[in-house]
Amino acid sequence: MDKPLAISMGEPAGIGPDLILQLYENRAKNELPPFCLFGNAEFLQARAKRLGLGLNIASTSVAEAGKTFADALPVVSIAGLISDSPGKASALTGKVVIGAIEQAVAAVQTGTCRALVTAPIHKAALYHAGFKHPGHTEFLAYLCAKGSKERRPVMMLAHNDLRVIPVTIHTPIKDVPSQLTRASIVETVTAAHYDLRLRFGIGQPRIAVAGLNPHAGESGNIGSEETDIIGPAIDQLRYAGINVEGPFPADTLFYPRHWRRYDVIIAMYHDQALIPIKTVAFEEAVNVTLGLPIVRTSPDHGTAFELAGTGRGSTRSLLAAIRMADELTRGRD
Ligand SMILES: NC(=O)c1ccc[n+]([C@@H]2O[C@H](COP(=O)([O-])OP(=O)(O)OC[C@H]3O[C@@H](n4cnc5c(N)ncnc54)[C@H](O)[C@@H]3O)[C@@H](O)[C@H]2O)c1
Ligand SMILES: N[C@H](C(=O)O)[C@H](O)COP(=O)(O)O
Repeated sequence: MDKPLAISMGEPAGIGPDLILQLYENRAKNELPPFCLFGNAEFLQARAKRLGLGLNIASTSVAEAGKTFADALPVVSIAGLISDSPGKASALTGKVVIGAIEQAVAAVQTGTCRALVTAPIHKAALYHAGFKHPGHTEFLAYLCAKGSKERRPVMMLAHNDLRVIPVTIHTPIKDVPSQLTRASIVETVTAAHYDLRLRFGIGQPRIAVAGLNPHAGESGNIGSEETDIIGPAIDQLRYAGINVEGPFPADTLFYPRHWRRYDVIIAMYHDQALIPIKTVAFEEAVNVTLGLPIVRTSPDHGTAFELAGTGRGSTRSLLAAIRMADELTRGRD
């Protein structure tokens, strides 16, 4: 039997815990693979009650999670200050939120769980709690490095055949040009190419690269990043045998007849990549981290405080994230 997935509970004031509980309540209908939830059992019990869900929750060890799953939601419970207060984030819950991610990652690294699925975190609350990483993606690279040199993590959002990757991730716009280097583009595309082949089974990925400036710089007249950095990076990647084209003007790259020619679009910054995919597939797209030794997926949405505790949030993106983590690792342990 396949090992369970590891799910981190995410921000307790947000919708992540609700969606996990709701999906578990209908686990047979949703055809959920067994998973182990890393969070806080008492809090989850209170949130389940608030949502009117009659499910059983069992504090357990990771090793027992697979066996428990059919009858009770297996939770590796992390102690800490936490209450059922939808919409009210607090830095005090940071210890549980961060601990859940750390322990879930450890369970995947040691091979007790197959892959990691993360529920959304509220980044600002964690920064107040002393969290030093911009988001999960960068934190996972840190945890996977275990003291050695960190690999560049790659954030891909995917929905069916549309896949997008920003080279710079959680970077303020003013810092994007200085962080866009030939090396950052080459490393991102190389990691994406490797994982699309290895994990997604795409034999020879077709990769398109966007420019940074309007009209991809109009031959160097509206910005020089395309001629000085992006173009040379593409040449280097093509020389290495990777099927990559660009830089293309970003405004027309997401016209369906254009993007459909490619397996992945490499964008230069966060919103250039995420606006198109969240516009066409917000309820179903999945955030998947590439470039790391573990598989991690996540829904594409955030904590949606206004919906927390109401039961009105859509479970579709989280379900898609669980399914993707399952498909990418099934039969591989
Ligand atoms: N994977 C993650 O950890 C992750 C991802 C994105 C955002 N965030 C964090 O979430 C917080 C809030 O971010 P935001 O407001 O930009 O984005 P958001 O995704 O939380 O909300 C944006 C809009 O979409 C709606 N929405 C979100 N999820 C929904 C769902 N499942 N069903 C129905 N409607 C839904 C919200 O009500 C809101 O109107 C921020 O702190 C951000 O950093 C975390
Ligand atoms: N950048 C993501 C988004 O907007 O959907 C989100 O912040 C999640 O990032 P991490 O997975 O790195 O937390």
